[in-house]
Amino acid sequence: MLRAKRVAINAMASRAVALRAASTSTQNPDEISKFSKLARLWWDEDSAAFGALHRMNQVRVPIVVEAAIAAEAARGDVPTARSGRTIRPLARTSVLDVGSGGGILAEALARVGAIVTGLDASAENVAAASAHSVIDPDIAERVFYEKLLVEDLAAQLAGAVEGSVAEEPLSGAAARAPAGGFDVVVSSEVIEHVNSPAMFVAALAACLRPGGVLVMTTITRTALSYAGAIFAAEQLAGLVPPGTHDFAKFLRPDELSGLMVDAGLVPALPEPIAYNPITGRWSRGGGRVVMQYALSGTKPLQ
Ligand SMILES: C[S@@+](CC[C@H](N)C(=O)[O-])C[C@H]1O[C@@H](n2cnc3c(N)ncnc32)[C@H](O)[C@@H]1O
Ligand SMILES: [Mg+2]
Repeated sequence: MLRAKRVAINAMASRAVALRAASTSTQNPDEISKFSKLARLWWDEDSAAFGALHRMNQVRVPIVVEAAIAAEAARGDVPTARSGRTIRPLARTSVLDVGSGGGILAEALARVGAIVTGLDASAENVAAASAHSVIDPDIAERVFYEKLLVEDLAAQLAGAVEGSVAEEPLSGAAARAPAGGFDVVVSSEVIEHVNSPAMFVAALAACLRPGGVLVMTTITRTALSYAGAIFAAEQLAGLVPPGTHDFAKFLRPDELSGLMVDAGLVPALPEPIAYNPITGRWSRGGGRVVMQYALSGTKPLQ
């Protein structure tokens, strides 16, 4: 069973492992310490640091649910028992949330039924997320967090790559990974904070099952996203703390699509998402990506 799991994930993981050899890790220590210092604010829905992320669940939960159901339907993998799927559309769906922070998205996905494994590079964030997850017994059993980099999870799942790792029992997130990989991998508002986005996307893809879907959200790199995400949000309105974002690290949708293709995924079209700081509402669509977007990519069945 363990061996079967490792072999199934092997091919994509070996690509992530190869990229890992070229660059040390996806972790940018300055970024991690920035988020660690804010860890006590994760569940303050009115905080400048995380208020907009809380409200972002308005659009990203439906985006993830729709992508997960579309991938499931494309696999011809429609569960026989649909009972409860109306209020729990992600029931029986395994989700890996990479860069899960305080668990704002992870908890919302667990609330609609998903079994969520959250990874974050910051121990403080993992502690904040774990502490909060036990408050609501409805979700407590369906969320689990670990301080772990996604490339390290991919390597653990691949285990047998080059025969270097013995058959020791898997633990933590690796033990929770279903044989063959997760149904859904999400990483929301994280890639703009990592080192080596190519390695990051390859490792995310390596943790997916064949026919599974990766859903990401991030900020594009345009004059308008500079004006909105950095000048207005950081300097003018104080919506997020100054220094939250580094414009040069933003990826345009075509660039992120390219990284997904390189990682062996089939990307969908980007979906624009937008935040209105006056109403506190997020919206989807609108044709053109101006500031932020969601992008999903499916792992081929073969
Ligand atoms: C803007 S927060 C987003 C948190 C969460 N995804 C959400 O939307 O509520 C970015 C998170 O990514 C984490 N992070 C940054 N770089 C990372 C990396 N290379 N690997 C894992 N987590 C990382 C940070 O510690 C932080 O918790
Ligand atoms: Mg960000």
